Amino acid sequence: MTRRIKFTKMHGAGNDYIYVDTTQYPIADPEKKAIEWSKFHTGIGSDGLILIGSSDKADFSMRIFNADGSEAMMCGNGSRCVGKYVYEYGLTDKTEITLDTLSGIKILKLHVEGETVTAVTVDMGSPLETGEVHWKGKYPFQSTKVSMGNPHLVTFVDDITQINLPEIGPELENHPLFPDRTNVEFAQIVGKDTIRMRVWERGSGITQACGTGACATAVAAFINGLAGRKSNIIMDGGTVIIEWDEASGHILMTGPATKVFDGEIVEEVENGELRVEN
Ligand SMILES: N[C@H](CCC[C@H](N)C(=O)O)C(=O)O
Repeated sequence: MTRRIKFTKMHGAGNDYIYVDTTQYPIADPEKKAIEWSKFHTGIGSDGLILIGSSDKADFSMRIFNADGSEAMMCGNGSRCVGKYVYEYGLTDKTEITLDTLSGIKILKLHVEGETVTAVTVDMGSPLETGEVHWKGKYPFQSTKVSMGNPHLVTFVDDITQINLPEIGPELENHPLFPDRTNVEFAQIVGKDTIRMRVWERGSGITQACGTGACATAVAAFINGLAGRKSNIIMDGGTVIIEWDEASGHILMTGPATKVFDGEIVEEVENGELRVEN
C-alpha cells in the first residue's frame, strides 16, 4: 500500500527546509523522515524538516527537525517561511499571526505585495546571553554564548575567510562545554551595524543562513560594543535585519521567505522505500 504526502520546499535566505502541513498529512516519525528526506542524493535534499500544525494556544504550530533528525526549539528562517506558507496556501488571511513553538509563542508580521508574502518580521522574544567562553590558547579567540531558545556560540574574527568552518564547526558544536551541542557562528564587522556571518548549524552543518544565529550574532555584537541595536547580518545565502528593541527587550528579525517547489512523496508503506515525484 502507498501513502502520498504533499510537501513544499522553501527557503529563508537559502536555509532550506521541507514543509509539511500535518493537519492534512500527519507525520508519525518526523526524526526518521527528517534524516531520510534531507539527504541530497537519495531524498529531497534540505537542511531539515518543518511540520506546520494546529495549536490551541496560537494560530499555528511549528516543529523543526535538523537533517540529523534532532528536534530544535526554534527556527528563525523557518518561521518566516511558515508565515508565507499559511497565507499563500489559504490557511489564513491574517497578516499578523501567532506561531506556537518549543521556544514559546512567536508573533509574525507578514509583508504582502498583492497575493505574495515577500518578507516577514518575527518577534523572536528575548535573548539570553549565557556568558563568554575564553578558550585559553586552544583557539585564538573568545566567544559569546547566546540562547534564542536554541543555543548559539558567536565568535567575532578579523577575517572570516580565514576560518575553516568544516573543521572547527563540528569541533565546537560537539564540545563538552555544550551538553545539548550548539550552533556555531563566526562573524566579522564589515561596516557600521553591518556584520558578515557564517554558520555551522547544530544537526545540519554549514547552512546558507541561520535566523536564530543571526539574532544571536546581533545580540553578541551589541553586548560586545561592536554594533548598535539594529544591524544587518549578511550570510552566504542572504541578509536579515535584526533589531533588539530596547523597550520590550525583544529581538525583531525581518527577512525574506521563498517558495521553491511543491512536491509529493509516494511512500511505499510495506518496505518503507521512498519514491519522490515532484
Ligand atoms: N540547527 C538549529 C535549528 C535550526 C535553526 C536555524 N535554521 C534558524 O533559522 O534559526 C538548532 O539545532 O538549534
